[in-house]
Amino acid sequence: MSSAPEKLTPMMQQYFEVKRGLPKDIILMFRLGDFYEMFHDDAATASKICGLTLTKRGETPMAGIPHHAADNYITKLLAAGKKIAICDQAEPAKAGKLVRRAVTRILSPGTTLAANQLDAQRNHYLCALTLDKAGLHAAWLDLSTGEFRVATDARPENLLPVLTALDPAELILIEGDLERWKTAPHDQSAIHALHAFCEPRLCTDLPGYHFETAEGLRTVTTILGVLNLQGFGLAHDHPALGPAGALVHYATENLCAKPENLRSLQEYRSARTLLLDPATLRNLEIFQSSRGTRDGSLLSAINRTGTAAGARLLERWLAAPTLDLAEIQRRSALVGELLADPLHLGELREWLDNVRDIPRILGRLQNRLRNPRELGGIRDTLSQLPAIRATLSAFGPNSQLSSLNSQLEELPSLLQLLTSALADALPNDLADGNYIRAGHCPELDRLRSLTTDNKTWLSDLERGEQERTGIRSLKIKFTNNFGYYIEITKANLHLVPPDYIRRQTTVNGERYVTEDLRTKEKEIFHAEENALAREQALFAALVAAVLDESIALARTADTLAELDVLAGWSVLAREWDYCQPVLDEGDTLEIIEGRHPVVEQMLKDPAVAAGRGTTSFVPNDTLLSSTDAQLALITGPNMAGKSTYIRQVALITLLAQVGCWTPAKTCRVGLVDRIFSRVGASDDLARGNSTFMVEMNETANILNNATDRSLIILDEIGRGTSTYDGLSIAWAVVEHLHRDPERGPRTLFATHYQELTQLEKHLARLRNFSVAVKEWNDEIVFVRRVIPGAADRSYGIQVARLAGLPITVIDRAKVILQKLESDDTSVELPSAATPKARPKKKITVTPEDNAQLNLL
Ligand SMILES: Nc1ncnc2c1ncn2[C@@H]1O[C@H](COP(=O)(O)OP(=O)(O)OP(=O)(O)O)[C@@H](O)[C@H]1O
Repeated sequence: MSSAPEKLTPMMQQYFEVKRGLPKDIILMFRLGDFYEMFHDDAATASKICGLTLTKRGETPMAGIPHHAADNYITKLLAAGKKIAICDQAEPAKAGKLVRRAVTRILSPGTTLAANQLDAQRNHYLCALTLDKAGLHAAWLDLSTGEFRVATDARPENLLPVLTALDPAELILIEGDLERWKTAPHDQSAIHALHAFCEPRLCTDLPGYHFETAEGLRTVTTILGVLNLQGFGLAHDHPALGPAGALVHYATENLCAKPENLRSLQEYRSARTLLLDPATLRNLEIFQSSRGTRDGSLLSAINRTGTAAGARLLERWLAAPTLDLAEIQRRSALVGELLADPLHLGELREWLDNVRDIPRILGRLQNRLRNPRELGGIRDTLSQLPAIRATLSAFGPNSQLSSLNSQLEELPSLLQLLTSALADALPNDLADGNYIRAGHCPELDRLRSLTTDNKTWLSDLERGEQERTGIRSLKIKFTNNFGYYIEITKANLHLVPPDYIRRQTTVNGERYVTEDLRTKEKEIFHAEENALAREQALFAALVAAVLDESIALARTADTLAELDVLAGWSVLAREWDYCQPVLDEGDTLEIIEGRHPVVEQMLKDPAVAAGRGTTSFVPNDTLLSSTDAQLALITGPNMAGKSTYIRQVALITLLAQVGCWTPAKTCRVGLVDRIFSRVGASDDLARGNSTFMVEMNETANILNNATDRSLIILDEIGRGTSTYDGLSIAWAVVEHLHRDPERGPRTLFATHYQELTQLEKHLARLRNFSVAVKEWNDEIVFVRRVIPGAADRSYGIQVARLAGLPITVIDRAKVILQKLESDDTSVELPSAATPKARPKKKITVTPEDNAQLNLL
């Protein structure tokens, strides 16, 4: 910050005092009257981000925003990764006296709570991490809903998948940790992955003592209001209590009060979760398409939720799919029950459409962000419950839905209270008043009638004065700054009676008051203030009544969110003809007529279909088992559909394991513990890694971490380097996956290396498949069918022609190919004058048992 000027006004002294108490990177918004002002560097930063005009008072650069529009600007600053301290007036302003001011809240991307600063459909996590010899320890917290979790794992790579899927808005780290980790006693690829996770995010550093386990235990037990953590199944020295304590400390600092909506702390265990490593989340486009949009992702393809809390639950289920077979089967069976009764399913979804975001409303009410509409949200949701419960009962007493039904609490007396107390239309701001219904409180009605009576008195006065003065245009008006006054236009000034007291001259005339008007004004203000104070007291009582039921409300909201996801999946299953998958502890993966859930929907999109001339997705079968057909090697021309096929198998497996139905005719999944993928090429140049390096990192991760229960999809391993190197690596990877004589991870391996197909003769659990094409007059037609057996050739030149390569290049490529295929290693160059080019000899591989690679 620029140095403060020598002689400061008392107000600026106060400003600097507040500013000194804040960390350096926080923008201070300082309330002055109706504005929040920013000074010096803060003003420059905010004006750049928000497009504000930078002004100067003396030598001090400043930028201001009207307080009622602050939310918009705050949203922009948070989106730019900034943190903001709000400093408000702590007492009513009095003329000639410096108002006391205090920071009331610090807003940061991970701790903001206001509805317009949060994506309703997404969870919003603040996450703290530590790494030591024992492993990676993490705690994460969604302050908007109160979800609070800890996790620890000796292997950082087991924890990073879920953290990546949670996509925290802000990280809390020990000062200097990013640098220290470089020399941590862990696998380098894990450290690399940890940096890759942290560096693109907003990281806030705190001193190490905030992360101490003993301190964390104290902080966490205090905030949860418990004596120990046994009730949550957590040991008192759980290593993630350090990060958990740091989170609570940071949240408390930012809220300028203790977070009031933390009720429990749950442990996340990677051993109970299907792990999707960060590369797989990206490659399979689970949460985001490769273009970085939600559109085109699996999440968006299977999201049919009608409520924000439902959309967030779906995101959580996908981020950490459970390995609990009974739970998966329960969800899948519930989808079936809902699907079987379309009438009541439709009804249920209609009721759910009117349900509001209870978890976030509770979060805001508990953390002092209160407005009348939030209470309206609770009222409107409670009023849907009788209908929702009746609809659920219609599915019959033996339905599994009845257990969900019994978790819904109607809370009739709270509903009755809110309905009788709250007006139908509610303002967003407490200061606006008029949110308590007339008739609810006789005292409030009396105060309000005083205001109304006074207003009638004013209009009577206006009429009377018009008659007395003969000025027909005489008006009684009101402004916030000025109060009530009589306005007389210039033309009538000569008619003004002597008892009028002139207060202000305007362009068009003069403003006056009278003694009577001044007395009445006081009465009106007094009555309005009293009415508003009474309303606010009634509001506080309503908030207290709601918070008394917060546990029941939260449980009900969780159940509604679950119903919403499941009902959405039933609709999805009906829309796209999904089947109920069979899940077991076996080791097979059998999909009959499987389809890619995202591509199938995209093909039906008229805009996409028009460009392709086709609208239907061709289904394909899959049969894998870790003890028999373990490794499917898929060859076929470019563009045939290999990548789509292997991804669809991974996505169908994932859908089955979250409890959703699957795009297939039938589907049987032996539980999968991890899904790995190595697909396509992506650069990580910013971190100094080439395409090939990224590819090898991801492959190393798979080979080091896959178990017999894993599902692996590999697309064109080795393509990022020379043909010989690439083929050798691909070959060795296949052998490695098949090294155990009995069993190995179920694997789909798409490749252009025809040579690999010869491995079928030598590796008992490897099966060759190809994606068929039809050839017609030197042109190819894609039929998108996966058939047993290896592809005969790759048709690259025909595909290049489809892509519009100049015909001279195509013809020349054909000549070169013919020569290469006839094993003639010399190719005539078109110009007789130039020497002969000698492309590398075509590779043929004849594997031998132990020294296969020698033959390359
Ligand atoms: N079963 C299918 N039904 C309909 N369209 C499909 C099917 N499979 C793939 N496609 C479409 O074919 C195109 C090519 O598919 P894909 O990228 O999977 O081919 P590929 O064999 O992996 O190609 P390359 O080897 O060049 O990477 C995609 O646009 C995809 O939408």
